[in-house]
Amino acid sequence: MENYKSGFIAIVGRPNAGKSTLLNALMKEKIAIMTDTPNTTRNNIAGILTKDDVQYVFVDTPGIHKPQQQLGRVLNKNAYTAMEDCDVIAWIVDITQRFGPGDEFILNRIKSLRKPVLLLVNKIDRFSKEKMIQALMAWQQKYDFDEIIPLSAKDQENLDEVLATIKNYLPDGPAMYPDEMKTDHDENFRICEVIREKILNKTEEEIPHSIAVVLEKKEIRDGKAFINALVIVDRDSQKGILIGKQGSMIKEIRIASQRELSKMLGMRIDLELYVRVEKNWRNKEQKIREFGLDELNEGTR
Ligand SMILES: Nc1nc2c(ncn2[C@@H]2O[C@H](COP(=O)(O)OP(=O)(O)OP(=O)(O)O)[C@@H](O)[C@H]2O)c(=O)[nH]1
Repeated sequence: MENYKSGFIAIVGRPNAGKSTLLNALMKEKIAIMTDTPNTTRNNIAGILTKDDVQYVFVDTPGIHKPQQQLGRVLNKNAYTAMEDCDVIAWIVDITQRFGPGDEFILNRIKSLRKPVLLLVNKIDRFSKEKMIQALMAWQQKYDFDEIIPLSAKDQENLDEVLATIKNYLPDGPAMYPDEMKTDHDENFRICEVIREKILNKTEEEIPHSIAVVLEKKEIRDGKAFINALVIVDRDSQKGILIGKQGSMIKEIRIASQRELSKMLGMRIDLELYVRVEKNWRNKEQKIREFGLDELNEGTR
């Protein structure tokens, strides 16, 4: 199609800058829609937004941080791969946070890539106009950004500006994915993500990011999906928290997961969850591979 644009946008930023909130706001829905996409190994495409004249392919990256464990290193590597492969880098920062070592880390990476970099300064709802201008000026000193856009993902402020600006930096070319496709995460991956999300929501701070969810079985019989999933934790104490008093916590997680999975798959769900302790799994390369967390590295465009 003439005058059509399409391309990959890597969303990078420190943990908690608001990447997921922004992505969901741009997509105007939670990215959990059924699509069947075999042969995709690259599973960090977080959202595909198709309009009449442009297709945005947002590539999500785990929050970049100083790697402390093997898992951190693998996740960082995934973030870098996304940055190398993209057309535009959208660096999202939290306006209330000062420039810190984590930002320095990202900045150094960005400098070596020579790609258009848009700085998205998020959470402006938390600052007065005056303070916002000061903060924007401080960021401007750090790098010769192609654009700096203040926004609030939470209040959906300035999002049209974000999309219009990104579009300016995307190459000409036809859409790369079908119109109706919103993500390329495969179904099994999304099933595990739903369960992981419920665990993190229900247990709040008690269970940090040291869990992995592995799908062990998925069978469809008589219009019902029978799913078994294994939840890996790295300490005995976490297993106790996850199971809860007389199994009350794991039951809550199971019911909440079943409800969402039923909507996602459009059928009744029979979910069984098992919890296993794998001490220190985040430091073991073989375990990371086993749990499918290194897959992102293998993706090709
Ligand atoms: N006040 C305000 N809070 C926001 C805004 N955007 C995100 N947040 C909050 O910031 C926190 C982190 O947001 P996320 O979207 O989870 O951040 P993230 O960058 O995806 O985090 P990681 O997945 O850890 O990398 C949440 O509590 C959000 O509600 C915003 O525009 N304004």
